[in-house]
This record gives sequence, structure tokens and C-alpha cells, in this order.
Amino acid sequence: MSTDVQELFTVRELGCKTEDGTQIFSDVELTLNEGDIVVVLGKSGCGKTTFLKCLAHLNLYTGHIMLHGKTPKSYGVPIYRTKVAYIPQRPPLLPGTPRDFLSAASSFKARRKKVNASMSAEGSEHAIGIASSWGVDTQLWDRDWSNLSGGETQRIALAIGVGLDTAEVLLLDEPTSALDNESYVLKSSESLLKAIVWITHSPEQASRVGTRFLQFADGGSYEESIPPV
Ligand SMILES: Nc1ncnc2c1ncn2[C@@H]1O[C@H](COP(=O)(O)OP(=O)(O)OP(=O)(O)O)[C@@H](O)[C@H]1O
Repeated sequence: MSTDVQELFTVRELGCKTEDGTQIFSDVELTLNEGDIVVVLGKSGCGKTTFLKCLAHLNLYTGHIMLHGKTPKSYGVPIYRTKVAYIPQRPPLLPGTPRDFLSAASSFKARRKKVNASMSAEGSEHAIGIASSWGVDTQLWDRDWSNLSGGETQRIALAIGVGLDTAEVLLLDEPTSALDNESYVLKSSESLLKAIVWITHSPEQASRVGTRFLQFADGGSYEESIPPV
């Protein structure tokens, strides 16, 4: 069926197995609309992190994932991953400091978009400014990733995604409750960001931040119409 309005992000018949062939989940369906904050809920081990990694094209899967009606491969997977950005639960095993990463990401974007050095520096300043408005001390940009707390890492990773204005869909894996307030900033920011998929184990956090609720259970998923209590 063809539609005039192109959907932001669609997931159809998504399935994923472990390396030994055990099915983790199958037939997962999701359509993201602009403004959605979809909270993903379910028991430990049901496949929530794996689901987010599939969405970011970091895991093998069966089925279809489309951003604006196009597959990840048609964007080129590295570019797709800047548009559908996964923010992990634990600090990433990245070498160096957040500032090194920001410089690399910013010059990658500059080359791709053919923007000049001063616009690229503006993006970096924007990221540092956003993080600072979330209480991240500017000194932390020069500390190794491995020496940052989980919350600091997540705020900095988010600020890079929003500041460089590349992410359209953010995939947050169990952000600390300290990030609740940032979700409102993200919703109201004038960035490219259009939707968030957010894993949490906390019903309270889910109710505070979510606009939709996707429950994983029994190897599949279903959408709840009301927040968990
Ligand atoms: N690389 C892997 N190899 C084998 N099994 C894996 C791998 N990654 C995940 N699994 C298994 O897949 C299942 C889903 O894991 P996943 O981390 O997605 O669950 P989760 O719902 O996010 O769990 P939690 O809430 O505890 O973080 C688990 O049984 C896990 O042991």
C-alpha cells in the first residue's frame, strides 16, 4: 500500500536469534511518529537491549527497518547510525576522551555535508553548551571515557547527538533517572530529533517520560495503552 505521508520510522516482522540459534523475539512491529517517546518494558533477558541494537543496525535481524521509507543500507550503515543513534547502558569502550570523539564526529559530519570549519566548530560548541546546561562540567570533555560515570557518559553522548544535529531517532538503553529532565529538553529542542525509544525497568520513570509503552513478553511484543503503575 502506498501512502502520501512518509512514515518516520517503521519496524516490520522484526525477529532476532542468539548466536546459538535460540529465538529471542519475533514479529515485533512498531511505527514511530514525530514526538513519540516509546518506553520499552519487559523482564530481564526478554530482549530489550537486543531490540535497540537491531534498530541501530548493530545486531543481525530478520524483517524490515526503514527510516523515511529507506533501509539502513541505502543510507550507508555508518551514516544511518548517526541518524538512529544508540546510547548504551554502560560507558562505551571508546579510546580517548569525549572531546576526541566530538572532534572526529564533527569533522566526519563536515566532510559529508561539505560545511566549513567554523560551522563544524559551532556544532561542537553547541554540544558542549547543551551538556553544560545539563550540569556536565566542561572539564569532563577531557577525561577518558573509561573514567566517567554512567550518567555522565550518557549525558555527553546525548549532547553530541543533539549538538551535532545528526540524530533523528534516539535509542536510550536504561538511562539514569537523572536524564528524565533532559527528555523534555530533547522534546522541545530545535534539533533534528523526532522520536526516542527508551528502555527502563522503572515503572515510575516510564510513566514520567513515556508517550507510548511497548511491552516485551513471551518472545514477542505488544503495545499498552496506559503507563505501567
Ligand atoms: N551475544 C550474545 N550471545 C548469546 N546470547 C545473547 C547475546 N546477547 C544477548 N543474548 C541473550 O539474549 C537474551 C536477551 O538479552 P538482552 O540483553 O537483549 O535482554 P534485556 O531484556 O535487555 O535484559 P536486561 O533487562 O537484563 O538488560 C538474553 O537471554 C541474553 O542472554
